[in-house]
Amino acid sequence: MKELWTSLASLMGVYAFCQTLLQTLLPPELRFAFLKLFARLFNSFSSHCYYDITEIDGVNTNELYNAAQLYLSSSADSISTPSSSSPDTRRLSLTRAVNSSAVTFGLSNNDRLVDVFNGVRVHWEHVVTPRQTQTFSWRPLPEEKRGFTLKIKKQDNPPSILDAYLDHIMERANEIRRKNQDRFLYTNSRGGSLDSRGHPWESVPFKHPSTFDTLAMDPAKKEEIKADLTDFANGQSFYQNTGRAWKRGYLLYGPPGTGKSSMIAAMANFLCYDIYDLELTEVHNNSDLRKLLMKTSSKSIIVIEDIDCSINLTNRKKSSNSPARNHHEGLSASAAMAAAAAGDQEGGNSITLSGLLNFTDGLWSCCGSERIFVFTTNHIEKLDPALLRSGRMDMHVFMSYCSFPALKILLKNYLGFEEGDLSEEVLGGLEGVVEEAQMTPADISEVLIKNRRDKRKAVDELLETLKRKAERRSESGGGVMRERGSEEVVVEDEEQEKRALESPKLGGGDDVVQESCEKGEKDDNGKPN
Ligand SMILES: Nc1ncnc2c1ncn2[C@@H]1O[C@H](COP(=O)(O)OP(=O)(O)OP(=O)(O)O)[C@@H](O)[C@H]1O
Ligand SMILES: [Mg+2]
Repeated sequence: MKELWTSLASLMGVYAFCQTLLQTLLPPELRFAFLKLFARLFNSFSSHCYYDITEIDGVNTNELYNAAQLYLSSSADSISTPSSSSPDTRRLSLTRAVNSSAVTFGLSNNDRLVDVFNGVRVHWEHVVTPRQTQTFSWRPLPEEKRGFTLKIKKQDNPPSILDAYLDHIMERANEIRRKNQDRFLYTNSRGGSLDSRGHPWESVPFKHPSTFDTLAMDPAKKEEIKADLTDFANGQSFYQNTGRAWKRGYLLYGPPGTGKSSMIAAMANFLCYDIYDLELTEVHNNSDLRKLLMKTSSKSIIVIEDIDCSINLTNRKKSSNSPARNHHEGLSASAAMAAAAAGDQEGGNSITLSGLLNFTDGLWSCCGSERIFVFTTNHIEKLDPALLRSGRMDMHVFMSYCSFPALKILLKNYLGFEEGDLSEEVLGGLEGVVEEAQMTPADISEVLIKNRRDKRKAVDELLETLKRKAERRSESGGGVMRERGSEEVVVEDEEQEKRALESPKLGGGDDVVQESCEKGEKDDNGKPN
């Protein structure tokens, strides 16, 4: 050990001597040329290629430096776990960006990391040196010069992998940035007026805690939706190759309180997308609708809730008292849309069904990309068939009353009961009545929340409530029960209700829509013939 220190000290002595000699003997210009020559000599003998990625490129911030920092932070994440295979890095720098609630790990000063890309091992070093002279700049430069040195073995033919590797880094960095950034919920509640930056949407940070884990629904259906979303998000080349606009439509339908809005929040959290909650009653005409669409960003979910009653012309009367509007008063929304689509609109000063369909499906719908449209309704039977035809809304999802598998998820969410915590007897009791009772997850959640301090009591009370509801349903001949306040209303024709809810293609329920379709006043796109 002593010998090692002695030889290290003498080596440093020689280095210092050479440096002093160089500085005293050679003028600065020659010294620079000498160092350049030395570097070239070193490079030609070296078995590696070196690439420097500096933080500041001239006076501009180097995008690649920031991307590399983020990209390597994701590798650094993994090395902070005990199972790490790369023990090189022991110190990590932590950063938290503006608009982000997540902390990212980064390589600390002069730290190293090994990454593997397409089977090639590449070496990274974060090089930080003090900035010596402050050169003139319009903006103050940091006191330290920071950069990454990327080292790749010559035998791995660095030029052949470099482009693909840098693209991969940029892509991953964008993904991490999006995941770490807070998401936003946008709304057009300002009535279409623009803000100081010419933006028609207002936004608030989106913090809804709903996820697919907390969503109570049939697990197989849940997995199917998750797989569909994942395919969509990873499907850039598929959409490109098939010539389809990179967008997807979901229609969520079912009784109130079955989790349609919760599902939208879960989708946004799953994909890390922003949500644009489009309030159709605030949009004056088709052209405003198009402008709103153009101002949405990619990787977003555009939502129209309660599509069957979104365009309520009695509400729209507030903004205009035109005779055309008054003429439509009292009609349901889709009836009004159908009438408008049939040419019964004056001066184009209203949203028409064809305008809405163009919004989701027409040429304008593909300005920007990677967008999901979600419509929700409690009354699918009231929707115009043009909205339901295949290809328009790619997936129709029926959100049903609480099933037994969904109930188990609620018991876990609200009371912390895992599989096996409840006796077979209790579970059997719940399973026996839950389908028959036809309670929504929202109603069941209420019972569980109310009694959550006493888990056993919560389960007992739930069982009682389910039994009571099931009994009342069988007494009433199996009608579908609906609650209006405390009053229970039984819809007598269960078959009709079920058919309406389960068939994605059923029209009916709205005379004007049906009539206009039967008369062939609209084509398949809902446009006037
Ligand atoms: N499937 C579900 N899984 C978990 N929680 C649910 C589910 N359905 C409803 N809930 C609970 O009930 C509340 C209401 O649900 P949500 O707003 O998602 O229902 P909805 O179907 O959108 O109702 P509406 O048709 O009235 O808009 C939510 O806050 C949620 O906690
Ligand atoms: Mg809702």
